[in-house]
Formats: sequence, C-alpha cells, structure tokens
Amino acid sequence: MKKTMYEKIWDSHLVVEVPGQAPLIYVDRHLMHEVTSPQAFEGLRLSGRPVRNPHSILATMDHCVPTKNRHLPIADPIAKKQIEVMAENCLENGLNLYDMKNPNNGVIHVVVPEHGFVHPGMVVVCGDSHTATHGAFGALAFGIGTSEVEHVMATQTLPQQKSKTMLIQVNGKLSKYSSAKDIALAIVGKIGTAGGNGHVIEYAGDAIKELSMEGRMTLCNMAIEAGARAGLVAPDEKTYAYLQGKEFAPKGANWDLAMAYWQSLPSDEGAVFDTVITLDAADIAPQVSWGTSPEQVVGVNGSVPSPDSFDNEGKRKACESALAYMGLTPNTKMTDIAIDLVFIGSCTNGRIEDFRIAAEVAKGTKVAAGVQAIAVPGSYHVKSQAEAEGLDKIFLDAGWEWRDPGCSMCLAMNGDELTKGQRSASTSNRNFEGRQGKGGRTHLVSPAMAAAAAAAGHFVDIRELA
Ligand SMILES: CC(C)[C@H](C(=O)O)[C@@H](O)C(=O)O
Ligand code: SF4
Repeated sequence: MKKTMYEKIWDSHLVVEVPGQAPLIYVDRHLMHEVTSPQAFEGLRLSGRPVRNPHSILATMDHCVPTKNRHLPIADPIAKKQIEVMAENCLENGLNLYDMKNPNNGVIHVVVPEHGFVHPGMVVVCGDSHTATHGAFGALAFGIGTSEVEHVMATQTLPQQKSKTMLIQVNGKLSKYSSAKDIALAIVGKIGTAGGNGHVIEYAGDAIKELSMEGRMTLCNMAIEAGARAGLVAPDEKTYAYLQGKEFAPKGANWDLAMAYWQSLPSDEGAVFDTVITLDAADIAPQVSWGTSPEQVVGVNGSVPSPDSFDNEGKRKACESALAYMGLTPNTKMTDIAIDLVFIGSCTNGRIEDFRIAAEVAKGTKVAAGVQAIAVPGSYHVKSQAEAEGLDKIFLDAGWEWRDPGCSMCLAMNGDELTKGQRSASTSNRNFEGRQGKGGRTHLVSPAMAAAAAAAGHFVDIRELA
C-alpha cells in the first residue's frame, strides 16, 4: 500500500493497539521548558517513578526569562520560582538543561534544531503547542498536556489517536518580498484556525522545496494556528546538510544508517491524503493580521474588512468583536494603521535568517518617532551569529533594542509587554486578546514587514520600497 510520510512514521512508532483504547506510540524526543513541566515532575516524584530515558530529553528556560539585565535577580516572584524549580527538577533527574545563563539557552523550538536533536522520522513531543516547528525536519512533532508530559517521562510512550492527513501543496515561486511567514499566514487565512482540525499537514510543492530549513520551521510552527495536530515537510538534501555535523546528529556509520531510513520517509508517489489544499505562491502578498485570530489576515495592500463582508454569522460576529478590541474601522487601508511597538523574535521568526532579512530592511533607517522596536534573538547562538555578522549594529544604529533571547513579547510572561491600547507589529504567531499584554493589540507580520513598519511608524507594502 502506498503510504504518506505521516503513516510511515506512525506505523514505525506504533507500540500496541488495543481495541477500545487509544493506540500507544513510542516517543523518541521529549523537549521541555519551565512552564509545562513542574507538575509532571511532581507527579513522578509522588509516584516514585524515575525518568525512563533522560537522554531523550532536552530542556531550556524560555518563557519567563528576562531579555535584559539577566545578571540581576528576576523581579517577578512567579517567574523566579518557575526558573528555580526547572533547574532543580533537571538536576535531580539528570537532564540536559540549557539554563538562563548557558550559552546554548534560547526558545526551545529554536535551540533544539541548532543542536541537531531532532531527526527525520522521529516522534517528538513537548508540553508546548509550537512543537510542530520540528516537522520541518520530517519528524512527527506535536504538543502535549502536562499529564502527558509525565506519562512520556515515565514510559517513553504516549496514547495517541491517529490523525487524518492533509496535503497543502504550494506551487510556483514566492515573490522576493514574501516569506515562509506569509505562506503560513495565508494558509491560516484560507483554511481558518479550524481548517486543519484532526489532521497532520504535509506541506509540499516547489515553493516549499525552495524554503530554507529556517523557513520550513516558520511554516510548520504555524501548522498549529491552522488547527492541525502537526505539520511536516519531507526531508531532502537541505535537511541532511543542516543536520550533518551537529552535536546530536548521527556520526560515521550511524549517519549512513540514518540516511537510509530518512530517505525512505517521503510520501509514496500516489499516496492518498484525506484532504488536499492547493495554493499558488505567486499570489501570496506580504500578510498582516487585522484581528484577534491568526485567520483574520489580509495582504498588506488590502484593507480592514467590514463585518458585512462575511457571509457566515460566526465570522461576522468574530470580525465585529475583533475590530472593537483592535480599535479599527472597516475599510481602513492596512498601510494607514500606525503602530507603537515592533517585536522581532519568537520560535516563529527568531532565527538568524529572520534577523538578516530584517536588518537588510532596517539598514540606514531610524525607528519612527514614538515607536519602540525590540529585536529578541531566538537563542544565544542566533544572537552571537547576528553579532558576528554586524546585524546588532544595524539594529542599534537604527534605534532598535538588541536583547537577550527568550519568548519575550510573543506571550508577555517575562515582563516584556504592551500596555493597554498599544499596537504592535509582531513576528510571533498569535494575536489573541491580551496575548502581548492586557489590552495590547497585535498584528502578525514577517520580519521584513516588521522592520519596515518600525521605520515608517505604520505598515508598509515592502514591495513598494524597492
Ligand atoms: C506556555 C505554553 C504552554 C504555550 C504553548 O503551548 O504554546 C506557549 O508557548 C504559547 O505559545 O502559547
Ligand atoms: S516563542 Fe511564543 S510561541 Fe514560541 S514557545 Fe515561546 S511563547 Fe510559545
């Protein structure tokens, strides 16, 4: 039988399937951060069970860590406690932790690929929805809840229902002003935040093959915003080149063995998907979200929609309440929306390529009067690489702040936040009410779009800058 990549990974990880129960699958890699692990460790402690395979785990501190003055004690008592508990739990269980001051520290989904910890064909979990990021390597990677984190730590397995399969075929060539982020937003805009429900998405087509590994990570990261369980891209030469030589990548004869498996993973020609969606990359303009859901998005040359433009009652209501929260009026041109803050960072767009593109746009500009612009590298490695290339200087000269790594203003758990009514251009993945601070208004964009908005003080159609 012809199989999709998802089905191949599923079949090779199925431990047992008992009628009436969820199938049990084997887990290769378990990623951790300070927010969703404490109760799981506590559960293990109470039941007197050890971590079954400490080597399968890589942990970091990212959500609560300060992005400046890291040498000072953490002021927020909750954040401080979470950081301390994480360090104790990892020490007690012999886990590999990149703590706040470790040169490998950063956002979990940025750090893990940097060390080659996830390989094609693996099953990867983390108590975090954006685990989908690692699907860029052709690994089945998805978020789990805290009780499941405990289950995986204790058993290295997970009860899991099999998903349906969705192929999203992105044909043609992306314009040089659009990026993986714009593909991701355009997909969510097209199929909606429930469009991928119950499915694992495989992204394919020429535009996907063209993407760098960083771009594929950005794309798979947002599979979750399209409602899917996970996103996948078939491994290819770019994947192998990225992994080769990395700390946790197989070496010598093991590399050859691994390659033989990896090369068997891509979906068979003619394999059948439950759902197929097709997009033309050339149609994807730089995107800007206007609402409080990532599906509420338009091309930058578009306008804020009117609730009447939706024929579905639910979407009409959602538009009305989003516009009220966002303080926007229908038919306002996206390029007429003024912003107060710009954030470049997160596990969606906090990688070196993102800072290179943003720096290219920011070079020689000045942050507009009244606007604050912060650049938060996804990891210390991204930070030092950017500094080696002189990118920090470009940002600083333009009036940006150059911070230490972390989730930062992606979800405002570390004190970096918008104040009530402030409006951001943000390269993160979620624009829910209050996501970046109570009453804060988020517009999701690509790094290039964010950098252009910082200089202009409003959104700009970057295709017209050239
Ligand atoms: C804190 C964590 C559980 C959460 C997630 O699951 O995604 C966070 O990372 C987010 O992006 O909202
Ligand atoms: S950067 Fe944002 S999306 Fe990514 S793990 Fe952190 S909070 Fe979640």
